[in-house]
Amino acid sequence: MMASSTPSSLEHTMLAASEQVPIIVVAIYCGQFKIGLCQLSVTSEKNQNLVCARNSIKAAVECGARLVVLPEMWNCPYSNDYFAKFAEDFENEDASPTFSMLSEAACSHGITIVGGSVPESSDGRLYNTSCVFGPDGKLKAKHRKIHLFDIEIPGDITFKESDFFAAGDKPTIVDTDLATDKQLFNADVGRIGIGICHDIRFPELAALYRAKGARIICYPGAFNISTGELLWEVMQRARAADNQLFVATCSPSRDSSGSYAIWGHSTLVGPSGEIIATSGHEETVVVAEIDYSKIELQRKGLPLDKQKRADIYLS
Ligand SMILES: O=C(O)CCC(=O)C(=O)O
Repeated sequence: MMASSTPSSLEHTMLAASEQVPIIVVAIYCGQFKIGLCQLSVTSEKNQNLVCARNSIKAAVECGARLVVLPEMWNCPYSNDYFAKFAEDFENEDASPTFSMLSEAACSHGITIVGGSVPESSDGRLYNTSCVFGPDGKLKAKHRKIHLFDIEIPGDITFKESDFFAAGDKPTIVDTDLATDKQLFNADVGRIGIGICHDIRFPELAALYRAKGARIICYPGAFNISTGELLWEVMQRARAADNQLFVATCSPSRDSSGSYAIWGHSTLVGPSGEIIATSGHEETVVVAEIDYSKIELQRKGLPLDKQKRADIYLS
């Protein structure tokens, strides 16, 4: 269900805050649509996070974005102290301020929103969940993070996401309304795959999305400074190059006072593994053009799907 309107207190703050977000705009290809990656600053005030996200979506739309991606855990600090307190039940949409804001934003701007991820409570469990909304404000898909981030590297980083969250058990492919745009050249161009952060480490999920016709995989993420510096960019470029499609990632900005130091660097990668646009670790909106004809060019010139020797390594 679509939200009827934004609460007026939110509206007021939005106008006041909207000019402060730095924006990076990159347009390399004569592309077919623009994507916006809203690298948000996350605080322990949920309402402030909603306002910040709403402002950032507006800023992306004002730069022409038709597909907007938010970060992993953007309405809630990435800490066990907050997950349960901030969780919302999306089945009860009217009682979910996050659901209502995203639905209203998608509808009033007429865009598709990959709503990052937030803690979801359902049947007594918590999930790390991404909701996708269409231009009519309706929920199109819900992805629950499949691969939870459990890590223990002595002297470096210890984190056990499975202590707080249950894992999702389904891949998520969404046919967005971009698929029906006459300017685009075939029916599945609007098909996107969704993964959340640690999901990016699993090439099989990305390969499945390609096999099912996805042209872009969106990964809201919140890599930390330990693994992020080494691997965040590598993972994105590898998933894009392996599958000859676009990969878009969106992270929160770094909060040096928080317990989890976030790497940032929200990025759009093209189908040959090239970085099209990226950011640093500060609050930013990245807007970049996507030209899906690059996928066909890349796949024609380097037909990995035909060169694949499934007889050798998939049997
Ligand atoms: O896989 C990694 O190194 C980081 C993953 C992560 O930060 C997450 O899933 O939240």
